[in-house]
Amino acid sequence: MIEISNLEKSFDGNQVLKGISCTLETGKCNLLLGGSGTGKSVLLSCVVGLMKPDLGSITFDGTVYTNSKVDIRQEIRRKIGMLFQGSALFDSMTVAKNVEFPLQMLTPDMSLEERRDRVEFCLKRVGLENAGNKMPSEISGGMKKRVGIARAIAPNCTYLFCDEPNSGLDPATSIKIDELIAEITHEYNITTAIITHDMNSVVGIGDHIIFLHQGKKLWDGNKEEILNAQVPELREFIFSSSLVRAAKRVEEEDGPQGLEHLAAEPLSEV
Ligand SMILES: Nc1ncnc2c1ncn2[C@@H]1O[C@H](COP(=O)(O)OP(=O)(O)OP(=O)(O)O)[C@@H](O)[C@H]1O
Repeated sequence: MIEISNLEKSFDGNQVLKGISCTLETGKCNLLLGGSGTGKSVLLSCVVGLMKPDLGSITFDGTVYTNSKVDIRQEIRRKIGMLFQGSALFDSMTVAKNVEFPLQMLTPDMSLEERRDRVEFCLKRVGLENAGNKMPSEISGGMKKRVGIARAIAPNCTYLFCDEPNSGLDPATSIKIDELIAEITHEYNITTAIITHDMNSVVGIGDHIIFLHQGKKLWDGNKEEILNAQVPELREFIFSSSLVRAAKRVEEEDGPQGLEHLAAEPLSEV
């Protein structure tokens, strides 16, 4: 579990995080939800260690990260897997080499054979067992996200941070990627944090949702609770989503269907 306590961050007098306290729970998909410019990326950057907060603390499974010694911070960072918005694959390396890269960096004691086995295992886990020799330019956006996930989990990460994993994907592919992240989170009991403004993700994989608005946490809860939340800013956010508007129209015309029903349509592989 990651505990974030009273986090504050300003840029040139502009306060972006205004005393955020929340937990990112183990074995759950923790969604950082909110509109543009509400501080989701800054919050995650502070947690990952790419930015230093002005105030507050971050604790990873009982170990304080903020202001601790370099070796403690490095040890925690080694346990973090990142899935970047644009997948951020190395274009000049094959898919397999991309997945092997963090193993070469982080686990120098691993033998070549162990590394190859781990790459094979991770590619299989994300459904890309036959794509190892392909170049990133030869695969689809959904496949690139899968490679990004395989690369993130390759060094046996304890924490997985995903920056808008659905960006640039069509809705069906987005749902499959969400489902894969959720499966991996639950299967390996990883603490996963996902930046999103996608209501599809909320109703699909929102084990724990933290709603940010103008640098403050206004609400947290799960996907079953969110539709009944009585926070005006959250309600406005939810009910401006095209998914929820479509569900409401269906409900008005055909009776109650439920948002989960819309999100649970069977999909083909991507
Ligand atoms: N390095 C920086 N220097 C100055 N201001 C910054 C910096 N990084 C972020 N900001 C400001 O912090 C605010 C929050 O940005 P942030 O990227 O966290 O929003 P967000 O919720 O992730 O938005 P989006 O969903 O659009 O990505 C914005 O006003 C942004 O301009």
